[in-house]
Amino acid sequence: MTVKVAIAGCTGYAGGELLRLLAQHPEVEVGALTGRSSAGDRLVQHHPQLSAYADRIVEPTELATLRGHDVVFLALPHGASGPLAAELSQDTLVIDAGADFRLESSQEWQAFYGSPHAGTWPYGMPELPGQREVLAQTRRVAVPGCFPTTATLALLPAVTARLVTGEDVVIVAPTAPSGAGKAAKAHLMASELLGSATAYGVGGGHRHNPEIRQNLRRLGAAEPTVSFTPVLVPMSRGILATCTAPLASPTTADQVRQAYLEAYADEPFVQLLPEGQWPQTQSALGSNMCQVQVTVDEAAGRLVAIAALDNLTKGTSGAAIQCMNLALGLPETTGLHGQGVAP
Ligand SMILES: NC(=O)C1=CN([C@@H]2O[C@H](COP(=O)(O)OP(=O)(O)OC[C@H]3O[C@@H](n4cnc5c(N)ncnc54)[C@H](OP(=O)(O)O)[C@@H]3O)[C@@H](O)[C@H]2O)C=CC1
Ligand SMILES: CC(=O)N[C@@H](CCC(=O)OP(=O)(O)O)C(=O)O
Repeated sequence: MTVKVAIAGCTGYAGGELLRLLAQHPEVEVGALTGRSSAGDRLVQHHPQLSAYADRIVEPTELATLRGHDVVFLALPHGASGPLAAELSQDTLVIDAGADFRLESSQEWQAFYGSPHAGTWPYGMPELPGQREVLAQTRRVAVPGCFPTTATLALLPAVTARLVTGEDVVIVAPTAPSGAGKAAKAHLMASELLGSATAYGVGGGHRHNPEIRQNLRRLGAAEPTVSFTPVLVPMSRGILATCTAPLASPTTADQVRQAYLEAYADEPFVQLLPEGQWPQTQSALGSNMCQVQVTVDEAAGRLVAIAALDNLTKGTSGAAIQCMNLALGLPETTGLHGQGVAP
């Protein structure tokens, strides 16, 4: 099988990571590569690291250019995917890296994004119970946000095993500024971010709050309450989410570990680390793996789960390809790997 793939938003961070990964996908032929301000440029002006595409020119993001492909990845700013996707054939597999189709609640969309809600597509997190079956049947996928993926994978076994209720969840997550995309001002990044850590979206204001709550509900939490604080730190890629929640009843660290071992035994891209070893972003770089560790803070009566991933790989583009594989009936891991870069 060879599938023809287009990428809208190829010059951005997510588009570049899609291209890096797809260069080694055995079933993919890369077709149209589109941008907005960069249309007409050589792709390698924007992604000098991508030698496999040295002869490619960026085309404008237009319907006519994207038509005629088996798969279209949308790696566009929020709000840009909705109108474009509506015009693409229902037979085309459309995978949106943006937020437009992630939320079920239009009310929550309005509250956090402030624009009309485009709709809801099957959510691209294969690890959620029953979701692989959903993704195998669909021609539309909404790729999760990078923080929701990290926090959900940290908490999934504990919530599904009812070790925690999903109430009073506290998440603090250092992240790389690359999560903000290339459009963020590079000079400010260098002068203001290097050598500093900065909290933002504090007090429940970050737009990933409703998505994290939605995921916890899907895992069985009746009324999840979450306090989520992202923190910008000077690194190129990565998220490290420390998630804590009160234990529903007295539970030992061994019992908690057992639940995580069982939940993640067969997951290709979630790794429960050996006891005593804690996730670090470095180990996830360039890899589609999310590394997880868990324990109990006995004095506080809380579960402590930590997860690390690469925001551009498992946090976006790797997850998008994992979902493409499922929707096309390919082995889920095709073209992906879970090996990081070190040092
Ligand atoms: N960065 C990350 O870690 C993650 C990103 N995502 C999501 O992926 C999407 C892309 O993010 P990212 O790659 O970081 O963003 P970038 O800012 O790096 O790239 C944006 C891309 O979209 C194009 N573009 C900009 N405005 C428009 C427009 N109005 N219409 C069509 N194309 C446009 C740009 O083209 P040009 O360069 O030609 O102007 C560029 O190719 C976003 O929705 C983001 O939320 C999701 C999870 C994590
Ligand atoms: C550092 C930074 O700004 N990160 C982004 C998260 C990026 C992401 O996961 O995704 P979506 O934009 O697709 O929701 C943020 O906090 O908004």
